[in-house]
Amino acid sequence: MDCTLIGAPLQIGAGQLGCEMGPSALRIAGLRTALEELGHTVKDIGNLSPRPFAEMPHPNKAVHHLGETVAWVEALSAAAYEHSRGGMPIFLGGDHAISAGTVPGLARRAAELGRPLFVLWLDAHTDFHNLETTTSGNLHGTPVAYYTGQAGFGGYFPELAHAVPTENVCMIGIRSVDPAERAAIRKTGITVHDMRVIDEHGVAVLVRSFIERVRAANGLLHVSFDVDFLEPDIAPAVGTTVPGGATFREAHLIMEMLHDSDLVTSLDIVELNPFLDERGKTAKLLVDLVSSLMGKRVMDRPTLAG
Ligand SMILES: NC(=[NH2+])NCCC[C@H](N)C(=O)O
Ligand SMILES: [Mn+2]
Ligand SMILES: [Mn+2]
Repeated sequence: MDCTLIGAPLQIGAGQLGCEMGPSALRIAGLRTALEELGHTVKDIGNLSPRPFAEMPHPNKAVHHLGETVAWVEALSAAAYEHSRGGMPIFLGGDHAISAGTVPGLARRAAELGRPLFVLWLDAHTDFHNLETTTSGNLHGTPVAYYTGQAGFGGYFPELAHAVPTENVCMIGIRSVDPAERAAIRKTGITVHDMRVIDEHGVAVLVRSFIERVRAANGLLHVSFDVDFLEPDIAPAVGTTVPGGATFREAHLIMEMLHDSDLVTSLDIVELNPFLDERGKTAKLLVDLVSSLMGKRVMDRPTLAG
């Protein structure tokens, strides 16, 4: 497969600085070599940068760095469209606000191909605030509401040409939801698998049923991987840790199942804050997880059930 690495060193969407170093850490941890060893062709286009921007005041005084975020959203949306002609774009974040750009760009590509776009959101958080409901003002808490076409972005974020239908979004790993997000998400078709659902059913059945839905619809599948999806002990390099995350094995299993599905067409790796890492441990784990998604496995094939 042809993979394109696209650095998106956006950090002001998060409450703590440091995600700007995320693309570098993923490169230094050996992402390119890992993919090449699996037989993929890798092109690294380097890091994107936004157009010049002016700050944009918003009536919600908590909102910060809106002008800068909007400039990034535009750049990312254009890049996602451009690099999704074939092959696999891998967006190296950057905080999760990058997905307010990547997903709309991919949705535009999907619309052109006449296929629906599905999103698997692996995260502790739903990131379903809009500019009016966010209390932290950290815009990494808003991308899902934006790319699914919810109200509360008009006049600030770019007009959305191709919203992702909420029915096409599946979230796994959720364990921190603000009251306004909970109320808003309830009115949508988004599938929210919180940790309770994982504990009761296991991740395999949840991932399998979503994969089958994507397959039945002949969809394109975008995976958005927030580092805080993982248990903080194994992935400390993130500013928004929440205890009780996905284990090492759960995360690898999801990646392996996604690989076997052959449906994944694009990927975001977000929220890696190398300033908070322990000797590159989180960055290395992320490289291993991307490897599993891209075909690395222990045995040639699973030995029990396929
Ligand atoms: N992408 C993330 N890590 N998002 C965390 C968001 C946390 C919280 N809901 C907020 O809006 O501030
Ligand atoms: Mn997130
Ligand atoms: Mn998160």
